[in-house]
Parts: sequence; structure tokens; C-alpha cells
Amino acid sequence: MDAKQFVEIDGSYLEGGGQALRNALSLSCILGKPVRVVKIRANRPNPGLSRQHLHGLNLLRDITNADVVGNYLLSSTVEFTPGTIVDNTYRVETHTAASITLIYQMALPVLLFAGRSSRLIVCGGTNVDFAPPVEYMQDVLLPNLRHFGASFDLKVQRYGFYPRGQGRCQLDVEPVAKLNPGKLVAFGNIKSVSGVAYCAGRLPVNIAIDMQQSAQREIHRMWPSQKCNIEPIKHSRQKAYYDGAGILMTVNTTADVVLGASALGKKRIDGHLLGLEVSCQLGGYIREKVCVDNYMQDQLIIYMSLAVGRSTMRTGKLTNHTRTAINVAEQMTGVKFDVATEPDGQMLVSCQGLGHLNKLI
Ligand SMILES: Nc1ncnc2c1ncn2[C@@H]1O[C@H](COP(=O)(O)OP(=O)(O)OP(=O)(O)O)[C@@H](O)[C@H]1O
Repeated sequence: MDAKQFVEIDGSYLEGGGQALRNALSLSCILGKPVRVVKIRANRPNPGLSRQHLHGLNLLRDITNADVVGNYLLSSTVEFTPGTIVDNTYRVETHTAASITLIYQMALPVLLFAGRSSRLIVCGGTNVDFAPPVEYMQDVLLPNLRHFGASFDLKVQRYGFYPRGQGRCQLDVEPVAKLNPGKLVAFGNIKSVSGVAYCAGRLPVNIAIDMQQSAQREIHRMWPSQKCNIEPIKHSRQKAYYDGAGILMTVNTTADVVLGASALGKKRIDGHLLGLEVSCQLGGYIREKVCVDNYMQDQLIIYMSLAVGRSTMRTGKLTNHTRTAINVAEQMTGVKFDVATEPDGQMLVSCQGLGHLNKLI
């Protein structure tokens, strides 16, 4: 800390993307600790704040009446001094396909520590590259957060894809008094393998059916007795103005493990290939019997660091996103994460959380 008592976070560390900024600012708001983030997104081809990050930053400024320096496009340094978390209805209009879920990723942990329930309406992209698809947030993040005693209600009013965006979602968050420690260590037995294959705009429903059939076929090939139920959906014009396609698959187990895998259609969409890609990714998780998938890993770190008690997750090889999230959480909260490799190559990530209590309820 310097004379102004800022915790300084190096945004170029390891992954060097937007996630270090998001986690640092969220923890700053929750803990009431001023933070300075330098070298923001230094490892990206377009370093500095992009629109998505700027919208998220300004949203957290509004939620906590923060003093902010450096909140402009392409800024590489931000100083953020939060005030108190204020429950309210907040709206963010990105005017682009900026990821709605990444803006939620920043605000959700903060609103969990508000005094009363809050609503956050965001317009932008619901299913865009390098971000959680909105279905993943509903079907994978939500059940994983329940292990920590947290939850939310997320409604998609309209889907939005790259490049036009124009999706619109509503997130309702009930605050918690504290976060419980998450124990995600036992795999249990598979209860269901399911998913949704969607397309929208001018794209024919056949694309969704191709994704469905190839994904189901592949699961059947790997585990002949395992049922796999994927719903093909063509979104109506009201539900999505423009073209887009993708698939999300999940596996649910008797130990309340929920793993997800997804893919998004690009220019020339081959539904068969997308279905195959996603079922293979999910099949890999099932074979490894991990309890947390590769994307959920980094998203749970912030909750583990704040919980009252010791959280543990059994997962695969750690991603750079996860190592970066651990680094930020350790600096912001002072907790220490332990990472151990199991004989079969799985990783056990654990930490004695800070035990942060919500003083506003
Ligand atoms: N397919 C996916 N499913 C679920 N989560 C995803 C998926 N792709 C990316 N994510 C999550 O989205 C976040 C992306 O963080 P990252 O810092 O790379 O993105 P960003 O803020 O857009 O920054 P940048 O533009 O700097 O890459 C991570 O939490 C990652 O786990």
C-alpha cells in the first residue's frame, strides 16, 4: 500500500486480461478497500479498458458511489475508492455486443453484500466469444453458487449476438449475511446429461437440430447407456433480432456437481461440428470426474476468498484465468490459496476464506 492506501494490482500478471480488473474492483467494493489497477489488459492486442470493462467499472462506481480516476476508453490505470454498497435498480446500455454476463460477473458478488435486494438490467451481448453464455450463467454458475449459499434470478428478455448485440437481461440479487464455504470435492453419480442447442434470426432450425443430434450421438457413443436430452430451439424474432447459434451442455450429478460446456457458431456454422466439439469437452470432464469445469474454476475464486470457513474444489489443470484470480484475491483479501495435485492429475484448490460478513443486513 502507498500513502493513499491503495492496494496495487498488476493487470498484466499471467492472463493479463479483463478478469483481474473485474475481480479487483468487485473485492474493492465488498471490502471497502481502495484499489489501483495498473497495466490493464496488457496482454491483449487492444490493451486498456474496452467498452465492456468501462461499463462494468462505471456500474460499480454507481453502486458504491466510488471516486474513480482513469475511467475512460483504453485507460491502462484505474484508481477506485469505493463508498457503501447501495441496493437499487441499475441499468447499463452498452450499445454494442459487450458481454452482459461479464458485467454481471463484476456486479453480482458486490450486490450479494448489499443491504437489500437489487435489480440489474443490462443490454448488450448474451452469447459472445470469450465470455460465459447467458445459459451457462443460469444453468452452471447458479447451481455452483448455491454451494456457497448464494443465488440469483436471471431472466433473458432478448438474446443478442456479435456484432449487433441488442440482448437484454434482468438480474435480481438477494443479499446474503455471509457466504458459506463451498465443498466441491465429491463427483457422485451422473443424474442427467442435457442441454440446449439454439439458433436465431435467419438461421434455420436445422442448425439447432444438427447440433442436438451430433452431441447426443457422441454421448451415446462414449456411454451407450447414458441418456442425453438436448433441446433444439429456434428463438422467435421477439426473443432475438439477429443471427446467432450455439449450444450449451451440462452434466448434473447426485453430489450436486454441475459442469458445463458450450460453443458458439461463427461465420460458417456447421451444427454437427459444434455439437461434437461440445460433447467431447463435456465427455472429458465426465471421464476426469472433476467437480468444477475449466471455466467455473476462475469464477468461484472470489467467492472462496470471502466465505466463512474452508472452501475446496476438485478440478482439472488450473487455467491462467484461475491463477490470476487467485493472485488478485490473495492480494485484496490477504487469504492464502493452497493448490495440490492429486495422483490422478486432478487439482484440489482450497482456501480458508476471509469470513467476510455483510454489515448492511
Ligand atoms: N465458454 C465459456 N463458458 C463459460 N465461461 C467463459 C467462457 N469463455 C470465457 N468464460 C469466462 O469469461 C471470463 C473471461 O475473462 P477475460 O479476462 O479473458 O475476458 P475479458 O474481460 O473479455 O477480457 P479480455 O478482453 O481482456 O480477454 C472468465 O471468467 C472465463 O472463465
